[in-house]
Amino acid sequence: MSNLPKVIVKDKEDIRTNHINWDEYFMSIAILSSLRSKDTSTKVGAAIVSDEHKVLSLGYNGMPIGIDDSKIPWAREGASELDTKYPYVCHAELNAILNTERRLKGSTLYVTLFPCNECAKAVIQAGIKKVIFLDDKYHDKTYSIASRKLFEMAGVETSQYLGRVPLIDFGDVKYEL
Ligand SMILES: O=c1[nH]c(=O)n([C@H]2C[C@H](O)[C@@H](COP(=O)(O)O)O2)cc1CO
Ligand SMILES: [Zn+2]
Repeated sequence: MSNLPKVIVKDKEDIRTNHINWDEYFMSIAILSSLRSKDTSTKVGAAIVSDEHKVLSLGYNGMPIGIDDSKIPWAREGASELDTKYPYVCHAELNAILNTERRLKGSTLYVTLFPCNECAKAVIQAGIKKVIFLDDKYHDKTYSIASRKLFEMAGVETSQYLGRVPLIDFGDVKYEL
């Protein structure tokens, strides 16, 4: 007996429905990338895709390269802000932008959380033209309001992904709704 996964499709004859669509494909890649994050509270994944549907870059929220992340707190609260993750963690979107030397002009960002204003600025400067996000749990935070303003002014299209999401289960780490 092989341990390899089996592909199951409901209607093998219907080529319109026997595969996942582009948005499902790229958001699933962003979700999978998020599971690489060591943040126990919010794991964020990002995938940047060309207008030819080619993956240009991936990223997730993590501590900067070369920094021993066992020495950095992952806490949300602490005696001072310096004892929290916030001043140190590199956001998924910024990592995805920095993780490639490819030209990102005109590309689309798939991201599991609506970008903060700092990421929004990087998205704009990189020439990314469209942002498709999954979760919007910080919708009312000032930085999310600033992001929406920035995207609107810069002509970056944003839309929430409302499609199907995969259930990914590695046992000790999983993604489920
Ligand atoms: O745009 C973003 N991209 C991104 O990667 N993050 C990361 C930073 C933190 O590691 C985590 C948010 O943590 P928390 O939900 O515990 O406040 O998500 C957070 C935002 C903005 O919310
Ligand atoms: Zn951010």
